[in-house]
Amino acid sequence: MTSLYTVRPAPGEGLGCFSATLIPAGTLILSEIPLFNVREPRTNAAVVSAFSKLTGVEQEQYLSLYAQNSEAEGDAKVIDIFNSNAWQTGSRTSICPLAARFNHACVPNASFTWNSRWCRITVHTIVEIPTGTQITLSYERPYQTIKSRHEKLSAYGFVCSCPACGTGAVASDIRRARMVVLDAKIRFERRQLWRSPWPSAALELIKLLKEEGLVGEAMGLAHHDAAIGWKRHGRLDLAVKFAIKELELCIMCFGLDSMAVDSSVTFLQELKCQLAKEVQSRIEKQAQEADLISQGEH
Ligand SMILES: C[S@@+](CC[C@H](N)C(=O)[O-])C[C@H]1O[C@@H](n2cnc3c(N)ncnc32)[C@H](O)[C@@H]1O
Repeated sequence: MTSLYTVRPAPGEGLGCFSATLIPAGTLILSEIPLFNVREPRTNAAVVSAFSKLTGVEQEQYLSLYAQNSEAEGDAKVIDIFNSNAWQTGSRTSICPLAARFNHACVPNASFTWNSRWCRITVHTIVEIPTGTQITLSYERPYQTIKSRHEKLSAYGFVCSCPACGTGAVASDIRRARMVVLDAKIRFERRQLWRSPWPSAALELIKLLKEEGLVGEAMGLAHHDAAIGWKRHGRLDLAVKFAIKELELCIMCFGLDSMAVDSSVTFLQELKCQLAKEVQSRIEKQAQEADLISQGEH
């Protein structure tokens, strides 16, 4: 699996992961069991204690990971490495030495997830990646402005210079600020019980995500929200269409054998079932009306 990419220096970013071949979208490029994890909210003492229980070889592997302060030693170094490399894995935060080599981009070309069924992290590509391209993950939620993202990323000790932060920053920031508003609007509308108008916020969000090149998990969620919106609007046919796209995106980001895909399949099946019932009742109603008309004619 690791032959799909190699780890080598990435200018100005330390080490990074680069594709060794053309990798199609939706390819599983890494599946890794964490070296260790700590429960959240974590303490430095818990990190140091978990580290002390590793074998000598594991400790060496851990200590070879990137540290922001290259002069740090002892417990300070252990904590620095943890803060620079750990990933959220369900209710815990884990160190996965292979996954720890992926650098950040605000428009990533791969997706990281915790597969609770396998008890492993997985990384899937979310676009086709040409040979020799750096494979990146997003360390941050997408619905944030540059200012907010940079504040969060400063904890890792770098300033992001990806296209969304550099050359395309102005247009990107306008889109992301609008995404924040739309996301809040969608969450608010979800709590309303009355029949809603068409899901304009979710549809606009999908359009902006496309323009921004964010084709991973966020795009899947936006399609889920659009499907819910169409259902509440009484258009089950369109709800099914958006739920099918949500499922495709889930498979691409999380892999077939994942809880997220199971939930997405169940959601789609429920919608299809409701649509079938609705169509059936329309057919029956039409047949009754036709009966009445023909009775009137005789
Ligand atoms: C999880 S490690 C990633 C692998 C790391 N580059 C290495 O050499 O092992 C996180 C660190 O990588 C660097 N990094 C990640 N993404 C970056 C980016 N977009 N620009 C500059 N540095 C980045 C930062 O130093 C960050 O603290």
